[in-house]
Amino acid sequence: MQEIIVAKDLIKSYDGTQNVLDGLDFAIRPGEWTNIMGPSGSGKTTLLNIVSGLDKPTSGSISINGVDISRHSENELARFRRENLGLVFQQYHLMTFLTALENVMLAQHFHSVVDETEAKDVLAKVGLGHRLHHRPAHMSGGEQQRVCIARALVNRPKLLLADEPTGNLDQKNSKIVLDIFKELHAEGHTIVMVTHAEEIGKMGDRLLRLLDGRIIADICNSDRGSGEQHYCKAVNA
Ligand SMILES: Nc1ncnc2c1ncn2[C@@H]1O[C@H](COP(=O)(O)OP(=O)(O)OP(=O)(O)O)[C@@H](O)[C@H]1O
Repeated sequence: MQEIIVAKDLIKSYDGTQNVLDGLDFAIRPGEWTNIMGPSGSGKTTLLNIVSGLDKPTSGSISINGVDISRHSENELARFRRENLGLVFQQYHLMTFLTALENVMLAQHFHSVVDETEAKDVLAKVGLGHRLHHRPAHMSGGEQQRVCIARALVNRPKLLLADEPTGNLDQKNSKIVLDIFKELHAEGHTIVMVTHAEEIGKMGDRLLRLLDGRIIADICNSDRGSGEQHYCKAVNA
């Protein structure tokens, strides 16, 4: 099976002297849920930004579905994101003057064609069938994040990338959001999630631990949900 993400000797330096990502090599298979953990400043968000084409590596390559996006132009990257990715961030980045339904339909508009029924269906899928016409200011943080997930899903992306999606949520809302990700994973979505929470790191299939821009551990969550873990492969930091 062809890997959906392949990173080869990925290096990122913002100032030309220090490598924030220091030669990362990894591959992710379709349908895999991979979590990325590491201390503050270890390069998690930088890595996610490069995988999503929001930023470019200084050297090395990052291929999605066999296409090296590291040399894409800004226009090509924008199209690549629209056609392939669903992005979920800690900050919701919703349009405050639009309703939940309109926010999701806006994503359809930028992607291809607007389909109100499909937008309603995806909001129902994240449990917001009764909040279609609410604006973000009249929704809880958990509800807003579920609108973001609906927005990320509506164009049926090949890959879901999430940066601390529960970072602003209380325990109850975190559970609701994580249950949605579990369901999406069970349906076959490929998920890459940055998290600070150890209990989230044990979810899904795999955990990559970063330190100073290097992968120091590549861990398989062998028995989903039980917390049992073993090393996928030895990694030299
Ligand atoms: N745009 C930028 N310009 C310069 N340096 C940056 C930029 N973005 C990130 N950095 C630096 O790169 C390093 C890695 O940052 P990054 O945000 O990827 O870490 P992180 O692991 O996601 O941290 P956190 O858990 O605090 O979000 C940090 O030292 C940060 O200061």
